[in-house]
Amino acid sequence: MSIDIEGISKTFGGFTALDNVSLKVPSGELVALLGPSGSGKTSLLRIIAGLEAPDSGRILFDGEEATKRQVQERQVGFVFQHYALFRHMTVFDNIAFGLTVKPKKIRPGKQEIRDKVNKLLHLIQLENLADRYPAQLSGGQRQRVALARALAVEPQVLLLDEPFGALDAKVRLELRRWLRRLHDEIHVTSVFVTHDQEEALEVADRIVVMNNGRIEQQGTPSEVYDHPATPFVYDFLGNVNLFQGRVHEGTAQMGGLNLSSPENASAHDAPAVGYVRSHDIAIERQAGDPGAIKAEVRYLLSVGPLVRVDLLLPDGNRTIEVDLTREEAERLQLTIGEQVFARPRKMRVFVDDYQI
Ligand SMILES: Nc1ncnc2c1ncn2[C@@H]1O[C@H](COP(=O)(O)OP(=O)(O)OP(=O)(O)O)[C@@H](O)[C@H]1O
Repeated sequence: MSIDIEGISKTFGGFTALDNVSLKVPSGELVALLGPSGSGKTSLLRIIAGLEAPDSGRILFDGEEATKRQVQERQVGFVFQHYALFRHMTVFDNIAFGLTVKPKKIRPGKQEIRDKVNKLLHLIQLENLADRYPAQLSGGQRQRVALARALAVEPQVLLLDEPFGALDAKVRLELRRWLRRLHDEIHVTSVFVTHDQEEALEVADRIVVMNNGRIEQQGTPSEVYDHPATPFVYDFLGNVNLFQGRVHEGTAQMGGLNLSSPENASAHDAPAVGYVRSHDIAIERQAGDPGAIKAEVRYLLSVGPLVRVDLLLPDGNRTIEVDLTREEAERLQLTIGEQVFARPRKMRVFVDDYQI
C-alpha cells in the first residue's frame, strides 16, 4: 500500500513539531525517517498510524483519504523501541495474539492460526523458542518477536520507531541486516524511524532526512550521502570538516586553500563554508599541489579498518580529521609532530543558501 503525506503540520502548544511535510512512500518501499532528536520523526510516524491527528494536511493510503480513519481501520503494524511483549504469554501466544482477539466472524481457525504463527516463527528464525516467555529471550530476540506479532495480522503498512534503539551495537547491526533481508522477502510498505545514520544507510530504500519539523532532503542512501543538499545533511550523515572562508570572483578561499570554483561563484563575494568528508582528504609529504595545506600530525588512532589522523592547521588552533585506510596509513608511516600536507579531494562550498 502506498502512503501519501500531504502538507502535514502539527504544533504542540506553541511549538511546531511538523511544518508542512509532504512525502510519498511507494508501495513496498522501506523508507527511513532520519534526523536528530526532536526533529519530528516520531510525530510523523504517529500521524501516519492515526495515533495523533495533524493540525492540517492529509494522509492518503493507496490514494484514498485516511486522515480521519481510526487506528484500527488503518491496518498498520507497529514495532517500538520498548514494545513490551505480554510477559505472561509464550512467544507463540504473543505472536498469535492479534489473530486470537479478532472478532469471531473474521477470526481464523485454530489450525490456521497455528500454521501462520509457525510460518512467522520461521521468518524470524526463532522456531525453537516458541514456548519460551519474553523474560527468557535476549533483547534482539524480543524485537524479532515484536516484529512477528506486528506482521501476524498482515498489516498494509509497518511502522518501526527506533526498533533496535535499546540493543547493543553488535545486535543492532545483525538485526538491521536481518530486517533488510526480511523486507526483501515480504515487501510490506515500511517506515522506519532512526537517528542512526549508518542504520538508515544500510536498511532503507530511501532516506528522508528531517530537521526542525521539515524534510531537508530525501533520496536513495547514496544520493543523500554522496550529494547532500544542505550543510545540515552533510553534517548529519558522516564525519565532516568545515573550512571557513569566502567566495570571491570565481574562486573560493577556504582556510588557506585557494580553489577555483565553477562558474556561478563569480556572482558572489560572500562568506562561505567548505565541507569535506574526513575520508576525502589525502595526506602527502610533498607540497606539490596548490590545493594542499600544511599541517601538523597531532594524533593517530586506529578505529577498526581506518586510521583517524588529527591534523593541526597552520593557524595553530584548528584541527581537521582525516580517515585513512590501514593501507594508506601503513604506506605513510606518520609520526606525531611531523609536518605534512593535507589535500581535500572533494570539497563542497555552501554560501548561505546558495550552493556552488
Ligand atoms: N505530545 C507532545 N506534547 C508536547 N510536545 C511534543 C509532544 N510530542 C512531541 N512533542 C515535541 O515535538 C518535537 C518533535 O518530537 P518527535 O518525538 O516527533 O521527535 P523525534 O524526531 O522523533 O525525536 P526522538 O528521536 O527524540 O524521538 C519535540 O520537540 C517534542 O518535544
